Amino acid sequence: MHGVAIVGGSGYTGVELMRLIDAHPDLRLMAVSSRQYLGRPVADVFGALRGRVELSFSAPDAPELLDGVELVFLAVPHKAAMAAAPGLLAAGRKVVDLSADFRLRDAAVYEKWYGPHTCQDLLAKAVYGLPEFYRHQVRRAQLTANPGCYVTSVLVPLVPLLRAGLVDSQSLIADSASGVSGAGRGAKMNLIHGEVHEDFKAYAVAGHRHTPEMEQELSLAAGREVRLTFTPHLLPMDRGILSTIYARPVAGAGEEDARRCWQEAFADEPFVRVLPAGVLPQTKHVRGGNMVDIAVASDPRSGLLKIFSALDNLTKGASGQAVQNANLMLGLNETTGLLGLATTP
Ligand SMILES: NC(=O)C1=CN([C@@H]2O[C@H](COP(=O)(O)OP(=O)(O)OC[C@H]3O[C@@H](n4cnc5c(N)ncnc54)[C@H](OP(=O)(O)O)[C@@H]3O)[C@@H](O)[C@H]2O)C=CC1
Ligand SMILES: CC(=O)N[C@@H](CCC(=O)OP(=O)(O)O)C(=O)O
Repeated sequence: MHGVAIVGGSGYTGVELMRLIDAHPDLRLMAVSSRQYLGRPVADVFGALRGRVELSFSAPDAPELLDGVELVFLAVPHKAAMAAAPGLLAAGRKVVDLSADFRLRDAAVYEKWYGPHTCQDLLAKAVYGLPEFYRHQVRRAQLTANPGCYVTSVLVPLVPLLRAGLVDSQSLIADSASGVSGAGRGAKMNLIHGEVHEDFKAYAVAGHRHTPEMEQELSLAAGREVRLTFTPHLLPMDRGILSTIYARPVAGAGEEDARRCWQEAFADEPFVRVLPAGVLPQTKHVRGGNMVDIAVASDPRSGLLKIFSALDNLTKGASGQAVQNANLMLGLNETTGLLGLATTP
């Protein structure tokens, strides 16, 4: 058994982590923090965990967050993560950070999108935690930066195509739609039921903070600077992301080449499903599970490839991926505790 702790256990990704750790045979949750529920039993706040999680919420800096703990999940907003990570690392604990604080390799890019970064020395030490592309580095990491939810849905299908030179790297367009849990559990007027119910809209059209993260990783895959047009949308659902990506194939390439490229790249990947021709991803097929489903179709009229991906923002988009990374960092089988979780057949 490996002891783990969660800083930020009262948010959506923190609760999802508790669900996943409860189902995990080799992880034991030693402590979980919340300032707003300090001292209250977890089960009194999150009834689904009654009889499963016997802990009460601790303060974020309480000693029990370290006692018997090998790895700490930071399920807190950016900035709060960079305040906590250095101390945990100095105390010899491994860290999986679900926030954006260690995802961008260039501090100047981080500061442009997020403001000041107070521990820039850690940016070079952090490993980008998308196991499908960085598995070997994650195994050796002390600090893993879990990718953004939208970002995972865009990188999984596009990285292999760019690495293989099958699509133009300068004309990529991604439209993604996310359930409202993507915005966190904190009360926000624009996210109350009456505002989002039976509504569907784009947002952050002038620039979303996930765009530089996507461009960073797509550029590494393409071997040149990639420019991507990304537009997020808010879906009136609680969880799930569907991304529709438009890519211009290089001369002579088509949908079959893209599918073959994925079949080779993902042949041994437990959490990527390449759907057969004519089958498209749906959020309900990945709900609660750690899968990302991808599909491609040619548009003969425009000559573009239409690429689709679906994942659960709280699972493969956040906490499931965090457990996948923790498994690697702790020397466990990567899939432990993460198969068979999807809630809709
Ligand atoms: N929701 C999603 O789909 C995804 C989220 N992420 C990222 O994961 C992280 C957590 O997201 P999410 O669970 O949605 O967020 P929530 O807003 O739902 O929860 C945030 C949590 O952090 C705690 N917290 C807030 N500020 C501090 C602080 N200064 N010190 C200690 N604890 C703090 C809160 O608890 P309390 O105030 O009680 O202490 C709460 O438990 C964020 O960085 C988010 O961007 C990444 C991918 C997807
Ligand atoms: C629907 C919604 O609001 N989604 C969030 C992104 C999800 C997220 O948490 O992104 P990070 O992992 O980078 O923090 C947003 O657009 O800001």
